[in-house]
Amino acid sequence: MVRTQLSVNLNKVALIRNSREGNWPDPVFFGRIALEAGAAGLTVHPRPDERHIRVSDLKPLSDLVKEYPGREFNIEGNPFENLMPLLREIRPHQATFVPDAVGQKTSDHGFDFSDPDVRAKLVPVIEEAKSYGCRVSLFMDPEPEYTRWAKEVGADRIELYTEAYADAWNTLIADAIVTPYADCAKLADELGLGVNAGHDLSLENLEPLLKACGNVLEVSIGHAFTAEALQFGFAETVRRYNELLDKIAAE
Ligand SMILES: CC(=O)[C@@H](O)[C@H](O)COP(=O)(O)O
Ligand SMILES: NCC(=O)COP(=O)(O)O
Repeated sequence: MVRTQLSVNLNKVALIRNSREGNWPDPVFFGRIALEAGAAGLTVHPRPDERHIRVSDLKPLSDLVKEYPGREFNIEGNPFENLMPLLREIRPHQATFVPDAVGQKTSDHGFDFSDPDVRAKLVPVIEEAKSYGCRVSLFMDPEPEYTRWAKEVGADRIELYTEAYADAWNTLIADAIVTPYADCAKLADELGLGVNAGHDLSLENLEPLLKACGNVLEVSIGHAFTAEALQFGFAETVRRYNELLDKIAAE
């Protein structure tokens, strides 16, 4: 069982910040709390409309992560919208490609790898991101065939899109839906692809998914993390995730 790493997504800290003038709560301040508490990295999704994370947040966050050797900065976005110039400027450890439309409420699907045009378009931007020193992860619905295509287009990792799993968890059928995620994770291992996971994961629903997959290298968690941090505090929430991740890895 791999010891999965926690990357704290700061989008929702920035969303609260943007509801007023000024820079409080400052994503850098809370990013530092997360890193000091033991988070393996920070994730942000600088959407084109800057509804939460702004382009101006990226360099300060990148500089913050560099103060913590071994921790990683992960920038998510649509490579066919605003992401590539940001990767060229910031050169994060990881770039996670997400096919979100500009005004989309949240990420709600992975790439349509069954479309040869999508696959052809991904190849050069993956190569470009790698030329900036970024590891490339592709946001993906839990379709095992898509894992093969992610490998084919040159990705380093897949990020399993876990909203359907989280929804199933809420209706206690998570055991039934975890199978495609485990199948994708197993195939990824066979193909030499790393496995990340994210979207709607939480302290409550994380364990069965990670145990079923066995090889998830990183979970990026923001929405639930922020709500949990309202209850437990930012540092304590990081501690609880790391305690859970240690427990899962030890079993
Ligand atoms: C790709 C994904 O599922 C999330 O990382 C994304 O960042 C969520 O975006 P919002 O925080 O804007 O809902
Ligand atoms: N890649 C998923 C992520 O960064 C955060 O997703 P969520 O926990 O805000 O749903």
